[in-house]
Amino acid sequence: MQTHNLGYPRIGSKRELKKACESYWSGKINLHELQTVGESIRLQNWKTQQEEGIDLIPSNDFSFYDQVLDMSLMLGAIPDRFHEVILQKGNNEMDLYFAMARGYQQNGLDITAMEMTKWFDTNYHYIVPEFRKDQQFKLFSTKVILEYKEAKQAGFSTKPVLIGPVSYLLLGKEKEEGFDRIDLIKNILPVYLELLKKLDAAHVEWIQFDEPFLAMDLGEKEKRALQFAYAEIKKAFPSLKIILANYFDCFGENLETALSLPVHTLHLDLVRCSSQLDDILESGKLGGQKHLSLGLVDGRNIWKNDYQKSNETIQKAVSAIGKDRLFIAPSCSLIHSPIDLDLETDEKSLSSEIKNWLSFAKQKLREVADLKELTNEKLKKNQEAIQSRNSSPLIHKPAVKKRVQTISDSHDHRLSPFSVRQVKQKEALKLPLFPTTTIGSFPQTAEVRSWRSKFKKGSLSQKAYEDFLKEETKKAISWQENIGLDVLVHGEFERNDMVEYFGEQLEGFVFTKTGWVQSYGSRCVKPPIIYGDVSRQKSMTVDWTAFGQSLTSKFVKGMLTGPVTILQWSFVRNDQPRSETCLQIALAIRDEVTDLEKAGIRIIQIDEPAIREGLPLRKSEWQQYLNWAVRAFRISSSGVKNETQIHTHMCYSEFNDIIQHIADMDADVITIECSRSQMELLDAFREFNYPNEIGPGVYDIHSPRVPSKQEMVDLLEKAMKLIPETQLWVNPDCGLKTRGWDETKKALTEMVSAAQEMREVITSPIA
Ligand SMILES: CN1c2c(nc(N)[nH]c2=O)NC[C@@H]1CNc1ccc(C(=O)N[C@@H](CCC(=O)N[C@@H](CCC(=O)N[C@@H](CCC(=O)O)C(=O)O)C(=O)O)C(=O)O)cc1
Ligand SMILES: N[C@@H](CCS)C(=O)O
Ligand SMILES: [Zn+2]
Repeated sequence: MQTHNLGYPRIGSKRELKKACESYWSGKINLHELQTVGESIRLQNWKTQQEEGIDLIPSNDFSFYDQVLDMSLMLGAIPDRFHEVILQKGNNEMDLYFAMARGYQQNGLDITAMEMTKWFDTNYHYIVPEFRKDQQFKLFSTKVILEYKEAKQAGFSTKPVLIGPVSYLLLGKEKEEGFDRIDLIKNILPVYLELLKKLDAAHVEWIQFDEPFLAMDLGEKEKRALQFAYAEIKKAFPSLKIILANYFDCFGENLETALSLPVHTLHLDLVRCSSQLDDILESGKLGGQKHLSLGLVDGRNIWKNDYQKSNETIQKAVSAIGKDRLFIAPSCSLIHSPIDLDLETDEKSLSSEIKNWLSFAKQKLREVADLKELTNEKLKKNQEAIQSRNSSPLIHKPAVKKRVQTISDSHDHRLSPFSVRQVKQKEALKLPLFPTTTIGSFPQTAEVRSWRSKFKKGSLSQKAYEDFLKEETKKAISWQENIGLDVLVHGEFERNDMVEYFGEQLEGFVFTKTGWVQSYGSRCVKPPIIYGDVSRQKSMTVDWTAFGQSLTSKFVKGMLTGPVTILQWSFVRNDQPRSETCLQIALAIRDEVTDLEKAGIRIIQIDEPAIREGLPLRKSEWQQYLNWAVRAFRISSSGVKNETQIHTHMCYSEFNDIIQHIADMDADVITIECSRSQMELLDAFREFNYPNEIGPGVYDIHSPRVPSKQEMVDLLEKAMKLIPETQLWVNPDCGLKTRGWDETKKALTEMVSAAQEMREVITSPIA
């Protein structure tokens, strides 16, 4: 039996990569300095994995921005618009790479970034490959080979990790009509083979191909593509040992295909699909050679592994196929886990009682190693921790459970249907056509973060911190008034993160100080841990929202994070159904919504950007999830009068296939990310005849690029062809916390002018 790991967090335990990338982008460090940070993180990661007992350590799991973007660069899938970046004097491959991720607006060039979307059901975002009908691929970057050699030189014989050809194609998007991207398998495979030849020449023995689409519904064409690709690879490299990794769900209907592939090892996510081992053994189709990698340690959550249960699975596998054909592993790459629990030393933020229930990436490696050679002593200690959690009085609050049981039908719908509410809201709010607004947050500048940091460390008084936040809020309100935005926001300066902030104020949550997880590029989040029943002790946002409203006669939107998003972006207890925890959160948010209304707030936004991400990967399971998720949103939003306008916001997901359910949420207004896909999403809203109001994002906030008024007018004109103008709002794609003030001011000023021009177009006699 051997241990292996599918991937290790690459941000560094102190977010060194984030700091280095951001310094490189702002010109504070040069390429060599950036590369040095990358090298030292890689070396540290390989060392840690070896020290913690991993036999087969991955390489090429490191990335400066995103592993899918790495593949696009490697395979030469570089959209034409970026070719000029590389031609510019002084630019290098990294400049091209970052331009693809972030857009490029300098030296006379103005190029939009590639699209970004969620990685399966996680809060990690990848850069979407773009394909054309005549798409050619060629080996462009040799990062995987360089990193393999770098590891070798440092004394580690690694297993390079690549996204498999079928999943890579499926992760991408056709940028023109008339072809199916899976048909590009014939064009792409030669480049994979060329790469493998180079790896072979470097004496690579093992390779991991990630094919997570095996956890999704696949058609016959995709299954054939898998068979074709792996047969060709086997033919060309008969002795290469391939680990084919599927994760996040069962193989399901794809099991037969997976078992038929000529690979050395199949990796199973036994956390998400505990029946998978039985399915395989019972199928009788594993054959006498194929190895299995048992993904037993949860890469998606932070609870300690239950050694007793895992060992039962291991023993079952050992008796069926023998220990020489087995790997023990985490369920998926550990990039979704915080790095090191040992760094959590503050008893006040994370008590030792709860800490003893947890395991982060580094500890998960040790769990994998422990499971390989489980001693009685390790088992006993582990079972004590599991018992301590199961029987802890910290977890259960009878009053919270009782309240959930008393939720009635009247809690999950508004007083009147939207058609009635819309009339009342139009009368009450008197907003112009194309009302302009933003999504909530304004720049979280280094200054804002450092004041908060000083306050949290105790070197700044609460009063001084709050006075500072008040000043920031005042400036933001007066600036929004000056440029003529219609519905204002207070700016969310007091919030560290849209989920952590709420979690910090709710019972049933704990927090880490160092538990960062990459969300996209250099951006990280610190997901709260929901360990027990959730309840709200007092209002969470009323003071700041009311303060904002007191500064202006325009409407200030209340800004809340919705129950599904709080659930989805936290590490959730696994001792009760997620739906139950979600209902507890929904009630807490409902109380906050009604408190905001009582405080005179007329427009309240409940963000649900993670509603799509929570969908099970297989369509057959969608309905059940959507039933409780949509209901939770409705419970949180339905306690208000008809005149109170409820907004929701969603971003960075494919929403086309859940429009009906988005409509069922019955928010009066939805603001939604649209600009990177040039309003493509609105086709679905049009086809479905979406009844409520919509603010399709008119510019991409994830890129520092400032959009022109004209391009936003163009997008709005496109939107107007699809959605009646009486239903349209004008706003950016998402919150502005990641942007600087300079670009924010320019972009929003242009956006307000774009809305004004649209109003003129509508009211002009020619129109
Ligand atoms: C909208 N999105 C979000 C997602 N998930 C969330 N949980 N939250 C989201 O907002 N998923 C989808 C998208 C992803 N988008 C983003 C966008 C932006 C960020 C981001 O900016 N992250 C910040 C960290 C935010 C935070 O928690 N800040 C804290 C701590 C700040 C800090 O680093 N402090 C330093 C000290 C600072 C000093 O002294 O100067 C420290 O602790 O060392 C805060 O503001 O208090 C990031 O930096 O990456 C994430 C996802
Ligand atoms: N209100 C949040 C939503 C982000 S998805 C923000 O503006 O940052
Ligand atoms: Zn958003």
